[in-house]
Amino acid sequence: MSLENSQFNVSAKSFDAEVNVPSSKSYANRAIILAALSKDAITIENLPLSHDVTNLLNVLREVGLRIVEVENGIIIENSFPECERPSSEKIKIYPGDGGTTTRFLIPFLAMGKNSYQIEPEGRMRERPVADLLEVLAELGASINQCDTWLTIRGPLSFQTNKLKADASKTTQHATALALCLAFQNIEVQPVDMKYSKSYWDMTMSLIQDFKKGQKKFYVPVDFSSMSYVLALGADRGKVLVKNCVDIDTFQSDSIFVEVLKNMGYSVTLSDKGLEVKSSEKEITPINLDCSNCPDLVPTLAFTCSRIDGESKLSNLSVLKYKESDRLLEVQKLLDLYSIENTYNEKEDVLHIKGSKKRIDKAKEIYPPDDHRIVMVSYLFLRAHGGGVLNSIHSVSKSFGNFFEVVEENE
Ligand SMILES: O=C(O)C1=C[C@@H](OP(=O)(O)O)[C@@H](O)[C@H](O)C1
Ligand SMILES: C=C(OP(=O)(O)O)C(=O)O
Repeated sequence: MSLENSQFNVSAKSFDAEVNVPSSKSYANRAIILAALSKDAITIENLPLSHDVTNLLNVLREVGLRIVEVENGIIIENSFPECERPSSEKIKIYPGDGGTTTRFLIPFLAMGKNSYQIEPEGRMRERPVADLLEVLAELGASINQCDTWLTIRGPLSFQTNKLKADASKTTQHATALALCLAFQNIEVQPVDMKYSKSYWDMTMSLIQDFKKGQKKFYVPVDFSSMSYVLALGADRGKVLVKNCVDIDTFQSDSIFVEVLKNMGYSVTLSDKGLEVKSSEKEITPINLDCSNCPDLVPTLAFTCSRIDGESKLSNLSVLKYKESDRLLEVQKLLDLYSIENTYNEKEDVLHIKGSKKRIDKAKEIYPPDDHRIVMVSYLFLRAHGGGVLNSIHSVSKSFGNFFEVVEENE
């Protein structure tokens, strides 16, 4: 199904499906960077249907990595910077709009000697990156802002085996440095890490696996992508996610499983998969600190909007640094469906007064180019009177077959 410039007609039907969801782009991109720096040939299986991942692989091929497709995965055979072909010209790099893709590539390319002109797309051009560039400049990288974003040229040199990275706006700077310097035995310390700590733990765990000599990696199922189908199952019937047989605690968004259970939905995890069903029981509102799971907030807001009572979601200020200002976009959706909501900026808490009532009037939604806002807009349309969804190409960032899965046309 081509998603380019197209719209999707969403109907307000129930959902009773057995599905598979994509694997984790966060895990995949970490494993790919480490594999591209490792002297050993590394196999990575079960890659997700995600543009953030295909963009990263395309850039790595461009800079000399030999990446062979094998059944259910890839082998990265050689390593960077040894594979770099000396060039007197600037080499243009197109990482797309991914935070991990772009931020991981910046220190990665600075490990080499060529000059790279990095040209990300969309909101990635505005998202925070200065703290990462500052560390790299101190390590000797030559960095220049240019019309098309920035150019970077290594190599890096190290006077110390410990580095600090500001993590107040994103953990991806610390992760990018830790991954790229893993084989130099440089310890990276995130400073002021208020959000997304589990992503940092995932980084540390993968680096340890590489250092222990592991040569084959299997990308686990993605709990962020899964949240949309679980929310749909809870609201509109039931769902069995066949490729989820355990909970990956390195993925902060896996907390959604516990949240749904605590709210009163029927949740069963077995070797057949993870099943979530609507419940006749009274469903309880939530009061959740979202600092560790920012990507889950749009789905949580939808789920809270669909039940009677007031929920509170706190520690959301980091949402403005994502592919759109997600707090603003979530509030727009709540307003569109007349769901009472207020954001207390001082306390950084969003109050949502949900209601089981359905609005049976079809609407048209024009979300920004942000996969999570597009997917959650789909949920709102389907829960109410259906309608038309725009910007649907954005789902390719993390969940390429989203529409096939939620429409049960897999
Ligand atoms: O490291 C990662 O894979 C990610 C970290 C989080 O970002 P921040 O660290 O910017 O909060 C998360 O929102 C993003 O989707 C993926
Ligand atoms: C914020 C996200 O990703 P990234 O930061 O890698 O662009 C996301 O997937 O929601």
